[in-house]
Amino acid sequence: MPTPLVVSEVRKSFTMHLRGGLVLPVVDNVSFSLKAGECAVLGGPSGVGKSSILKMLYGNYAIDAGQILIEHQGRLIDLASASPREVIEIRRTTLGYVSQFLRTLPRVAAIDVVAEPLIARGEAAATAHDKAAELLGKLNLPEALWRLPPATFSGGEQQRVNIARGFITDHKILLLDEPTASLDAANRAVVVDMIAQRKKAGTALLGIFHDDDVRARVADRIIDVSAFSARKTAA
Ligand SMILES: Nc1ncnc2c1ncn2[C@@H]1O[C@H](COP(=O)(O)OP(=O)(O)OP(=O)(O)O)[C@@H](O)[C@H]1O
Repeated sequence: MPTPLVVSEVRKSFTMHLRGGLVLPVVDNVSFSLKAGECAVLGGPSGVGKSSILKMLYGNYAIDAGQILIEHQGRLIDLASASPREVIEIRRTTLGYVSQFLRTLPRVAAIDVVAEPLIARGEAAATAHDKAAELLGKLNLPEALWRLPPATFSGGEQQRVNIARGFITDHKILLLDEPTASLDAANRAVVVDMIAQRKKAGTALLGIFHDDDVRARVADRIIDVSAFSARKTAA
């Protein structure tokens, strides 16, 4: 079974420059790997570092030590030491991320927000728009909204645009930060189904799900982030 993501002995602390350089250790010795076709879920209490780990794995947060090895086009690349250009390329083709909140751009229609990652991979605009429409339909976003910019959409509508954008490409690794938090039961079930389909297609998924029911339905295993808590050793 291919292992597209290996996290090895990662350490992260935050330095509060406006607080006299106060250092807040968060996680230490984070080590796990992710296999193709599985969905692992980060578990542990609030504030333990789950979102921080996802942000490190996407390259949004720098790390203090360790390696984040990503299989990218047949090569293993350490995201922690990759150049910004390599990080952009890895995100374009290998590593996807559904953040908790959609970042909207003024005047960009929902359907274009969704289609954009596929067009960036070289897909024809018409094909990308067809796929975007299919996903927005599946996620029950009213068609009247597709041509509008999502800035004024409800929380759940924005979240569905974000999910469609994250799922439109066939990235081999997909990070999910509470993708169902603002959704009703019917749309949560759609997302659970979309995750199951991606598992079958061989995607490696890593997510945070606070909803017990969703977590039980998608998780092949739970990675307990408390085991990596830097505070228990720093205290
Ligand atoms: N940018 C930041 N600067 C400083 N501290 C941060 C930053 N991001 C997170 N933290 C701190 O790191 C710790 C872990 O936060 P994180 O959001 O990763 O936890 P979590 O497990 O995802 O929590 P929750 O389940 O409540 O979302 C918290 O104590 C938080 O205050």
